Amino acid sequence: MNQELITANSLTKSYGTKIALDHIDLSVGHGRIVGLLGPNGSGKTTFIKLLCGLLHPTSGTLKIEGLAPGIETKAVISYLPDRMYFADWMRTSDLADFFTDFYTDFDRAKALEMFKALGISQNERIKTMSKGTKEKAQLALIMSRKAQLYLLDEPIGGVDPAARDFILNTILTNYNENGTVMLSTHLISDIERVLDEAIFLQNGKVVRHDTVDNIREKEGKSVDQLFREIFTYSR
Ligand SMILES: Nc1ncnc2c1ncn2[C@@H]1O[C@H](COP(=O)(O)OP(=O)(O)OP(=O)(O)O)[C@@H](O)[C@H]1O
Repeated sequence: MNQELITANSLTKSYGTKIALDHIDLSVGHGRIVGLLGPNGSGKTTFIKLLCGLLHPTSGTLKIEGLAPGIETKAVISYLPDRMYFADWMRTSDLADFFTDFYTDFDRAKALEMFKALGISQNERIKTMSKGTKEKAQLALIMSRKAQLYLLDEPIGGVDPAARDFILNTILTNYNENGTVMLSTHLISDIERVLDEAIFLQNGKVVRHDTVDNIREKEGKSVDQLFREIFTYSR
């Protein structure tokens, strides 16, 4: 476990002529909670999809525990996409069945407990859930796996401010502590209390990657303040 969990070397991803990630170099260790932060179109979702193996690098390398994203790495990643991918007719209990069938590291009892804590009935169908409830249900499933890497693309975007803290606590108290959580968001002030590290992306480049303690101690700023400064001056 002394190896880094994620390493990117000169990682580049283009969609046709559009360069979404531009020669990214970074590494992230085990047991970290990392914010992937940046304005719209800065490359956050692209980076997450590369880690999941849903996209492939145009050039450069990306490794998870030394392996290129593929079948082996998919088994240790729990991914919350930016859109719901389940069929509308499914009930909460069907979702739990689906995860039980697909993932050997899924803890069904834990998911049901979380549904209860989040006020989601086991009989509720996706079709009738509000956007925020769908997000909560999906997050409960994702966090009930004992994964090495949790990739959460905008996990709190659709939920009301009062539910955000509850969801962040759900993340904090339910992830496998040897695992790493990487989450993308625009809601920096809401999430920064849970972060160990922040990666700032702009136009497909890493403009800053630091620990939150360093940002606070060296610069006397919150991550939110630093984000606003970087992206106000350089836009
Ligand atoms: N399938 C695609 N085809 C062409 N260009 C794409 C595609 N997907 C993303 N892009 C472009 O790549 C860049 C990075 O997009 P990406 O979705 O990774 O950004 P993001 O930081 O997640 O944005 P947001 O915060 O708005 O979700 C953007 O300029 C986007 O327009």
